[in-house]
Amino acid sequence: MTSNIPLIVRLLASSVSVANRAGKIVRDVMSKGELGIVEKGKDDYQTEADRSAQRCIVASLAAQYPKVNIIGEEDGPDNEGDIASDWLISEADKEVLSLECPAGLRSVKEEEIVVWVDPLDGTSEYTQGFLEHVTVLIGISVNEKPVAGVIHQPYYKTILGGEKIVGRTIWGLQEAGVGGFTPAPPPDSLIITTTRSHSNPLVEKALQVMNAAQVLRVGGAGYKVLQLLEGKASIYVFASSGCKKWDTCAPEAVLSAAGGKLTDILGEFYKYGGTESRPNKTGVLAAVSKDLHSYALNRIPQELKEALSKK
Ligand SMILES: Nc1ncnc2c1ncn2[C@@H]1O[C@H](COP(=O)(O)O)[C@@H](O)[C@H]1OP(=O)(O)O
Ligand SMILES: [Mg+2]
Ligand SMILES: [Mg+2]
Ligand SMILES: [Mg+2]
Repeated sequence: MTSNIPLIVRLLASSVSVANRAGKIVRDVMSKGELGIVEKGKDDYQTEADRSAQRCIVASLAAQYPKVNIIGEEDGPDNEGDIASDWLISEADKEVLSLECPAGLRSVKEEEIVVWVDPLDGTSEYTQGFLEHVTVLIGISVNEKPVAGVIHQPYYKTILGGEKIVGRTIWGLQEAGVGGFTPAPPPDSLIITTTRSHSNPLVEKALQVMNAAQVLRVGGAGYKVLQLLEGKASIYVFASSGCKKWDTCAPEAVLSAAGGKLTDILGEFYKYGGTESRPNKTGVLAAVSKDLHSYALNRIPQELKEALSKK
């Protein structure tokens, strides 16, 4: 009986299923080839895939959890209204439904939850054909803290028993850990992952001081956090504004469920209450372990921290 299952676990299980559907929408828009690109601002685009995936996610979750505050990147009067019935998902992932809910989250009510939705993270990369960088992000926060999250990769390819499978969904729940893939230990040398499409002099300065053996430049906050969890990189550094709460909520939840840490460049956690401002003004610093996070934080010069706080 799903009604005996704590709300957070049900909401995470529903988010896994709806992220899979949103991922299919993202692939379908690309195969049709009509991206419908709209420029929202400088280096800031939206496509039909962003709009449609958001409507699928928000409508599906709102129908089942009407009192949860759901905030999406592509919210707006132009992106509302009826949706196709096959976009309304009511399934819930069975593996997630069987998770043990952390004691502190067992009695959480809908009104106490804020869900941050990024229907398509890595839009620049999506429009430029770097499809493996694209993710669908659903972050669940309680008391301003990300406690659970989903990172879905619509273009991840696996072969299982000779059959090609496209797409995979990684989830994390506080105290319960992560699922959907097997995390790997960090690389032996210091490998940094950072932005591909939103760099500037401060971003580059923060990379120089890290003394890294290698810098990977890839798109999306979701993809970069997955690189940390898969042992492809050790630290994610982005010393700039540009990311917003929906970019970091799910990645932070998944990373911290795996023992990692995501903060701003000053080492402070972002807050995810519904009234918080959307922009993450003071950048992103994330690592797969708390030790690596402190290492990186200690290398960021005070002037750089001040320059970012003043902006
Ligand atoms: N200057 C910016 N303007 C708009 N979105 C940004 C900006 N910088 C970062 N982002 C968002 O944060 C994500 C991670 O940044 P980056 O890829 O540069 O490391 C981007 O994919 C984008 O999310 P989205 O693609 O969902 O709009
Ligand atoms: Mg965007
Ligand atoms: Mg994003
Ligand atoms: Mg987006």
